[in-house]
Amino acid sequence: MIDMKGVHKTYANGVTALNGVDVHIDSGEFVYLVGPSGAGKSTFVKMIFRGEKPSTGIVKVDNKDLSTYKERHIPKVRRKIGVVYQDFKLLPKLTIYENVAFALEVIEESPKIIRDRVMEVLDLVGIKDKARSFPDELSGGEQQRVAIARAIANNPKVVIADEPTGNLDPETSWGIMKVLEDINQKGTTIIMATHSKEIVNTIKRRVIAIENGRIVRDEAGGEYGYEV
Ligand SMILES: Nc1ncnc2c1ncn2[C@@H]1O[C@H](COP(=O)(O)OP(=O)(O)OP(=O)(O)O)[C@@H](O)[C@H]1O
Repeated sequence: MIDMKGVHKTYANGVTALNGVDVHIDSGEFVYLVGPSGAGKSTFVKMIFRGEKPSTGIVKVDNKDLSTYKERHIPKVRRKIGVVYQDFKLLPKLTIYENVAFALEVIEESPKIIRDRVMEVLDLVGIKDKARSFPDELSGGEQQRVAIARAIANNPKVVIADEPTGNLDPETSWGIMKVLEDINQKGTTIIMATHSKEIVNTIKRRVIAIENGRIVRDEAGGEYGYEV
């Protein structure tokens, strides 16, 4: 599903965030990305949804080399990928329903499909009753559920979650993990950057540890491996 070969990323300020990454992630896997702050985790996930381009190396999603897409076709790549952020990134002036619908409108889904699908995904993440509310009327955990609903509305093959529980209390975080596990169980590949030792050591999945822009550990059912 995802392949990186010899990926380096040096930002314009000269900081090298990825320094030779080779990795293969299969369809349907659930992968944690761990590592110290500044290690390159966010840069790693940005390679996958083309939030940034690699300086050198190849990134393939679904067997397609992302560098072969013209800039105007990048939205096509993004259709295969849902992204969930630590700070939710909901549109404050739109209702919950409209936030999710918007993700489908921009890819020109038909109004009927949008109506059905929005309610279906809001139901899936357990937040259907808040469809008419605005983001600032919801708790952090509820907002993150909406962000996940938005990310999966388009049935992406991959969901990338960059510290999805970073702004949530532990109890709420477990609820969000349950949602991500359910989505994974239905076949969606999940890649989650996290600083949560508790989550990684409890819900055991593949762990890829990054330090100084390199993969230093890659273990099925691995531990978080850092002191917090
Ligand atoms: N847009 C950018 N321009 C310049 N440097 C950047 C940019 N984004 C990240 N960096 C730098 O690249 C390095 C890796 O950053 P990245 O955000 O990928 O790390 P991270 O592992 O996700 O960190 P954290 O756990 O703190 O979120 C850091 O030194 C960071 O300062």
